[in-house]
Amino acid sequence: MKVGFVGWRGMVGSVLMGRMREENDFANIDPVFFTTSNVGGEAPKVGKDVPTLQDASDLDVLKEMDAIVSCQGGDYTNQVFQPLRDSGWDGYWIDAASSLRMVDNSIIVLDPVNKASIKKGLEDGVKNYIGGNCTVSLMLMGLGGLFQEGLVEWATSMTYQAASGAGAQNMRELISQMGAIKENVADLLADPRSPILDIDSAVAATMRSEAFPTDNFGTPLAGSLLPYIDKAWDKGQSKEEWKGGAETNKILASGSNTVHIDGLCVRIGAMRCHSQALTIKLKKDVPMSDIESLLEGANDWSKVIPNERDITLQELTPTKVTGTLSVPVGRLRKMHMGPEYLSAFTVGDQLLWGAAEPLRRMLNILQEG
Ligand SMILES: NC(=O)C1=CN([C@@H]2O[C@H](COP(=O)(O)OP(=O)(O)OC[C@H]3O[C@@H](n4cnc5c(N)ncnc54)[C@H](OP(=O)(O)O)[C@@H]3O)[C@@H](O)[C@H]2O)C=CC1
Ligand SMILES: N[C@@H](CC(=O)OP(=O)(O)O)C(=O)O
Repeated sequence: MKVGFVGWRGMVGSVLMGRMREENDFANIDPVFFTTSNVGGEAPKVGKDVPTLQDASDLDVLKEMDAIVSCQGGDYTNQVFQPLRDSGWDGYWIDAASSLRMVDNSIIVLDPVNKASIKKGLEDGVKNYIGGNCTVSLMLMGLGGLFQEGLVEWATSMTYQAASGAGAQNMRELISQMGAIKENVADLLADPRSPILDIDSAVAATMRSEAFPTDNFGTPLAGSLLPYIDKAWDKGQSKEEWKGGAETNKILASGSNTVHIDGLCVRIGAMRCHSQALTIKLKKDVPMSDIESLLEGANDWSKVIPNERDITLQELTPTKVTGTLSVPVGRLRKMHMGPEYLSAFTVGDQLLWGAAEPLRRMLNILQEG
């Protein structure tokens, strides 16, 4: 299978390449690498001979691919996808960008949750397979067991989203902000007798100053948080919040049995792990031991963390999870509102299960035939 890769050197693309190398995925395909900036340049090393970098806007070369994997972003998808289809290309389009997620002839891929839909799509001739929003995919990886059993009446998701979701430059800016804060109080911090309120007011002054690095976020994130992600949507929701309900129901193929999901999406100063606190209204009182078995058994990556302080602080944090495929879920308890109300907290790496891994696995599913 001839597979074209666009966006392979970006942040999501690099994580995808890393995972494909780890799993020896390049052995089974003939990869061709595309670029929007360096035509004719050297392709990445993948353990076999590959052509030099091809022009990502050249439809004639793209048309030769059996499948194209794009991590280049929505602007690229909007520019190239339709002309390529209009030219008669009938290959598989696998994409990290959101542009095609909600169109009728696409499937949002998260195979530990919806492999049956993916397989049916392949049988039915669906050609567009799109990775889901990171927060949605991570929620379904952690709590899929309850959703797949049809036990959820509604859920709210309050998110704590990492800087990486806003892009590579934003990750760098977060660290620069942290550094600027420390630098400006270094002397006070070094003196154990300096009053904490002096340090505090110096930090606030630094964060509010013109010189504080905010070109990418537009406002301080380090030492603060941003309670709005993506653009404004309808009825006071942000677009990120809207995706929670829309994409989850598409992945679950809920049809008329819509599961109502809503919440509030917040950016925090984590690097690449998104966390979310959920309130779940179950359709009935399910014993906690059954809930734990369903969650743990739903896929190989979800992991129930006992609702105890020490293990929670060890295992249920972005620091622990970053760079891994594990999706721990903990703080599980029945809430005071009644036995159908479940509280949960889950953490996942938004560049792995949140972006690259579902695409990598989709490529492998294509080869299963
Ligand atoms: N960031 C995220 O968390 C998620 C992102 N996505 C989707 O994936 C898309 C890509 O996101 P992301 O990977 O963050 O985008 P990046 O900005 O990291 O990369 C996109 C492209 O920018 C070009 N580029 C320019 N300068 C550089 C540089 N210094 N280093 C690397 N690449 C550079 C590359 O194209 P070229 O080689 O052609 O020059 C690259 O493929 C997003 O637009 C979004 O649609 C989906 C889920 C999560
Ligand atoms: N919006 C996500 C990242 C992302 O790229 O989402 P989407 O793929 O749905 O556009 C975040 O900021 O954390």
